[in-house]
Amino acid sequence: MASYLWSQVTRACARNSTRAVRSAPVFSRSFVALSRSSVARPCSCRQQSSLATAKAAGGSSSISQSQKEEETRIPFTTLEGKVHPDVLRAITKAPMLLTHMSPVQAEVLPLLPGIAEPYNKDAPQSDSARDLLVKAKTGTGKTLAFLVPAVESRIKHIDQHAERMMRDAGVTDDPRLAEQAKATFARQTVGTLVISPTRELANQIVTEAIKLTSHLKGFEVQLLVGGESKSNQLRQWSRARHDIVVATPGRLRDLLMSQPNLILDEADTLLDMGFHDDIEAGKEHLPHCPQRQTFLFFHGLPRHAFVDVIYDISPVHAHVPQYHTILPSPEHQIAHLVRLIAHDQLIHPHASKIIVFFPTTKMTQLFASLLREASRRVLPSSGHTHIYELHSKRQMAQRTSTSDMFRNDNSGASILVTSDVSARGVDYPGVTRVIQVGVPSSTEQYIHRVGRTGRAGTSGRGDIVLLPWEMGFVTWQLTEVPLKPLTVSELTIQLSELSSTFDQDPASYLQNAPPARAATVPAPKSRDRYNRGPRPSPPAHMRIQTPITPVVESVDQTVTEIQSKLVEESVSETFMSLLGYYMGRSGDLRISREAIVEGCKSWATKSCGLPVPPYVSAAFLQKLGLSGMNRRNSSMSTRAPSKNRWEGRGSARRDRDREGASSVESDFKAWDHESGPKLQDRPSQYGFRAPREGQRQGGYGGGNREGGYAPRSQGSYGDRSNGGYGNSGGYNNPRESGYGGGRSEGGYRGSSGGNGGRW
Ligand SMILES: Nc1ncnc2c1ncn2[C@@H]1O[C@H](COP(=O)(O)OP(=O)(O)OP(=O)(O)O)[C@@H](O)[C@H]1O
Repeated sequence: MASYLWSQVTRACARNSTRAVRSAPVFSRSFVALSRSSVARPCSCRQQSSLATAKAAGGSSSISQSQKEEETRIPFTTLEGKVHPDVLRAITKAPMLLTHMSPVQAEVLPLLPGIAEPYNKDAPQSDSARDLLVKAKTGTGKTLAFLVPAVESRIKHIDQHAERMMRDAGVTDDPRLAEQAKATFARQTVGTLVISPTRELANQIVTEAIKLTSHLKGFEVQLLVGGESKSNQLRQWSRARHDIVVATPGRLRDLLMSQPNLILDEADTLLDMGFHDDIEAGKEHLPHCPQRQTFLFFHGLPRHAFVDVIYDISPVHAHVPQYHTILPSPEHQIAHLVRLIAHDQLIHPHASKIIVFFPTTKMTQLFASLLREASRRVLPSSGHTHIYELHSKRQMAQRTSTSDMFRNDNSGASILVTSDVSARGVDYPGVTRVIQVGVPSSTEQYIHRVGRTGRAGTSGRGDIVLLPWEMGFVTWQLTEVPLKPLTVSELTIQLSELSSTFDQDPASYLQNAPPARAATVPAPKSRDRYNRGPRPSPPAHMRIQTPITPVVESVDQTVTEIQSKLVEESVSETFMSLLGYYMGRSGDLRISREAIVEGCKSWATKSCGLPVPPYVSAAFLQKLGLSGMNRRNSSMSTRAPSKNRWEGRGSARRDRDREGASSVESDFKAWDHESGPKLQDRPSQYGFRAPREGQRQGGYGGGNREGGYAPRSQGSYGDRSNGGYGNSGGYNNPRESGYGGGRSEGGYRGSSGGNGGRW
């Protein structure tokens, strides 16, 4: 059975692709080493960039140049005779309706049918390379580029097996025997295994694969991801065909353990993204090369470029303008984020679709609630803004439906508030802006996140918003990325200019704005009680508040009011999650761990309005390797708080702590970065005070109605019980200096958008 396992097609969005590629023994084998000139390439990325520039310039000569380039794109119809007619039908007619190949597809697909031929040890070409290493930017159609060869190969293997069976039986034409042989082979063997880093991406690949194979009788695509019932998946596995299997590494490992007759091998050569153990576990089950073909599709910065459709040095799309803001103080964080969203809603009044990324799940939860509250009051599209929340604390079904709903949301004002579960590979068409708040886990992750906008040649924009002490990420990690600075005051001015232009003549403003996106497939009905969209939304002229100027001018005041409704414990939990997340990043940011603690404290007080910074036990500091900090820094004193300060407050967590859990343990429970320990699922109004009894809960996504919060009692934070936090005191008077100044002077004058070239 092992010998039938055709291929392992892996989307290796490796955390450190360069290292993965260099160290991978798989590269000692002969890959299909395509130089750029070895494949017909009528449309290159260089051409694409110039097309983008031409469109931006808008000149007539540029247009004729664009038309010329358009004519050189390869139509899918050139694949006639090279791919199965049913596959081509799915691509060019329903359900995909595609006409021309993207650059990466134009490099890979002309390799058919050769690249999909079954391995034949007796044939002279058996020594030639059969594997692919493909480098292409985000959103350029890699999924189809690897799925088409995968499907073609499966078809050929099944046919070849049937022919062999008939030959062995001594018959030349026996349709019944052929069909039987095909069915048995298809059930007993795996065609292609696609390993995906996230469930969201796995789901998306499955959707694409189902579309591609929709006309192929009996062809099946299987999804194996965590979060779904393992026993159901295994039952399904044993019943169904395995033409294409899309899996996340953890669930794949489970399957391999329970399927001893499935033979896999050398999977470790493909991935180096934190799943090493899972891949190792399946190592002995993969067949050896050359029976197994390996396609490695990636996007990052590796230097091995065999099929390379990235012709410029920049790792990101040139047509996606990117801005960074180093906030002068954490106080500006929420307001600046709100302004960026408002800015996008005014630039794209018919089509605003924003993704906001946060470093930890807790912060995602907190800001989702915060933005729900803010959206009703200070965003141009006010309560008509659809806000979706996606992170690892949500159940898989919820995540899937949220993801589907956002993908299909054409309301013209939607925001996905998410952690990194949405960063890689997930395709949300029409995203007008990606905003990153805080430091991503790596440069590559930054690029993946930005890659959610400007996809398929459309326009887009990226913004990253950093606190003063986080600026090292821009200085030291994003050196290759063409970032422009954007100051808080510049954005404020731009927003006020946009709103006054709008107020002067809303009708002509809306008429001149970019049009709404074409409707996509209607979203499935959702049972997600926190994400009830997409709901019908009024058109922009009814949705956008008029006059808008006083609304956007009240951002600071509204944010202050919203801050006062935040629950201290939620802010503290988020603070702890940030501490856990940032501690490992001090090297990248080139700041001390002490500065990170101080930075997180000042975030809690200034960005979230806590009267004093959250308490961190001495034991937790010790865990973070900061045992000497208390002695060195008076503001970190672990002096026990007076009994009164903590009296009269409590929660399940503190009660539990009182019952014996150590303070360190409880501290670590709050560390909830995607890879960290999991906390219980929370309702989406996380972070806000619950409405008083009898007060109606309203608003979209479980948000509370204005006025539905109990006012924060003065000084209540300091009064919390110190139940399980050890016997030492909290921090006071956080240090406010020493983080360096902002580096965001001048430079930015343009508006968002950017003109993307098409393929
Ligand atoms: N030839 C084509 N013409 C038009 N649209 C296409 C074509 N191929 C793919 N697309 C669309 O482009 C979008 C991006 O494709 P895909 O998700 O495969 O990109 P990707 O390169 O895998 O991105 P990422 O690196 O982020 O995973 C999808 O919406 C897809 O349907």
